[in-house]
Amino acid sequence: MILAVDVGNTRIKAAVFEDNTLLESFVFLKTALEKSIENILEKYKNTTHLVIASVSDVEKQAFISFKDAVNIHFVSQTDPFPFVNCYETPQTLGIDRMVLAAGAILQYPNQNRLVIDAGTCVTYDFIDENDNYLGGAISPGLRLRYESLHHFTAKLPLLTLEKPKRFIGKSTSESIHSGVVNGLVFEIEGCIAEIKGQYSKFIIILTGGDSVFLAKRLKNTIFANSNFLLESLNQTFQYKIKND
Ligand SMILES: Nc1ncnc2c1ncn2[C@@H]1O[C@H](COP(=O)(O)OP(=O)(O)O)[C@@H](O)[C@H]1O
Ligand SMILES: CC(C)(COP(=O)(O)O)[C@@H](O)C(=O)NCCC(=O)O
Ligand SMILES: [K+]
Repeated sequence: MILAVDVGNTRIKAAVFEDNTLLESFVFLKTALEKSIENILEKYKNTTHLVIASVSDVEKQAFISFKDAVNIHFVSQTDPFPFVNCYETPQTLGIDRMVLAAGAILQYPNQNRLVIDAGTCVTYDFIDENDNYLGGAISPGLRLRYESLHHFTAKLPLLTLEKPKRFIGKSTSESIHSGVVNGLVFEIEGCIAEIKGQYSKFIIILTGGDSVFLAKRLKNTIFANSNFLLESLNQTFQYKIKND
């Protein structure tokens, strides 16, 4: 069994896999990292490997207490990945985006793919049918948009995510919900339209903490899967074992 751990900038997501089957998934905060992993390993005693991808400031050291119980692998740029990396600064590419690209290739072979991860940030990653990782885009995620409107102004309240009542906001809060939610929906649809101008066919995978909320509001056919990064992490590790 493998315990895959995705350390994002907001939350930590983890899942236990038996081969390609996800047995259970978990979400927790950085402050609960050690205790949560300990509980999972206690419940799934047959776990042999802990596979971690981190884009946060959580370092290898945070997992050191588990080193006698399981093999620990921190996914890094030096691992084998199933794509040609065409990013001009490959050394600065987020490890989460590399794992997503690998997962897109391994789960959806021989086709163009757009992966959208709506987390703290929204990341867009495009991998063509010849398995070239071409790059993409980074923009603020939903919660970050609400927080920055509040943080950088004197008068705007901090709101939490809500579906807009109507497009033309009739109050400060309606205007904020409309701007934040519709703004991101238009951005995603605009990005998809832009890529459609360049590639006639591609699949779209939507993941991240806001994927379910956003999928309901998008016109395009999209594979929304909140566990896509964890599944990809498991597959990237299997790929490493086969190709190292
Ligand atoms: N309990 C929660 N705490 C924080 N964010 C949440 C929660 N539930 C849903 N979200 C949404 O999830 C998004 C963060 O997604 P997530 O995939 O966890 O980010 P990351 O991978 O960057 O840590 C936020 O924009 C927020 O709207
Ligand atoms: C863009 C990100 C902050 C997204 O992180 P997340 O929203 O998943 O927490 C992360 O992929 C990252 O730190 N990337 C490095 C820059 C790059 O990918 O070019
Ligand atoms: K993201």
